[in-house]
Amino acid sequence: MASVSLPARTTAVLLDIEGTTTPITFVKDVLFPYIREHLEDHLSSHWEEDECKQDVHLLKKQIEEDIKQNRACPVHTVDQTVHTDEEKAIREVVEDVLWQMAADRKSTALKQLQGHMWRAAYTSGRIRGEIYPDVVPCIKTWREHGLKVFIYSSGSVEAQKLLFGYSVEGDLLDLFDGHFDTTIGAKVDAKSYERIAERIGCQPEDITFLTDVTREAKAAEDAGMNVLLVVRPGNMELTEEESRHYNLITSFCHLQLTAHT
Ligand SMILES: CSCCC(=O)C(=O)COP(=O)(O)O
Ligand SMILES: [Mg+2]
Repeated sequence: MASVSLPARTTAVLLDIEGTTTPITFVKDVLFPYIREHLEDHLSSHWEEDECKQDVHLLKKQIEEDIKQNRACPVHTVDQTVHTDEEKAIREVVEDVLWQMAADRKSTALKQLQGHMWRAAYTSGRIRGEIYPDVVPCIKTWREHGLKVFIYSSGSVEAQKLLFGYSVEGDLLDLFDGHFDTTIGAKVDAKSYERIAERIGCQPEDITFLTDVTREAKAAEDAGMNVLLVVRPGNMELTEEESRHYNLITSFCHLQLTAHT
């Protein structure tokens, strides 16, 4: 795959995580199973704490919104092993979260709870954030050339900071100038990219966005950003039209900084 030149106008690089900096398998085979395995215990042991109450409140608001918008919702089953109101409430939250995860929903409510649950896994050393080997050296080079580097992921800002703060390559948080999650808007909505540019303090045209998902690429492009599609093992196959339309890279090293001396 040929190298791609970074436009002279680019002053900031915006990076997706899953499928871009990090293998999809890390998210699907390590992070998500951790949530499924520990969800009920987490809710039972933190149920009375403010953070958990806020997470549950957000999830309930999300269900109300889904019902209002006629979106599909989980059907709660009658569980004979459940005795108290608290147990019943916890069971309903568990069913909702598992249902959202099975549908790979990117709701802020789900992502906030996941971020809070992963905290214990990362800080105890049970999980370490996986990063493709080209990511760190390339970001260091970009920064030496004066570029700013930001993250935009559906994972909550807290989850992003855990992944890079407790990564297989150590604490990488100094590599980034800022983090964005779905609290700024969905990744498939062009308005989110306009808001990010505003927050960074530049025009969308000054930003190059790297992602593996074409719907995100289109939204960023509609907002005016320069976009590169990242092709990594296990990422979603691109159609011929998508492969023709977008600049593709299989490694961050394929990004040439010829105009950034
Ligand atoms: C930030 S770690 C968790 C990854 C995650 O939950 C997710 O949905 C990944 O989304 P991305 O926007 O990084 O593809
Ligand atoms: Mg992605």
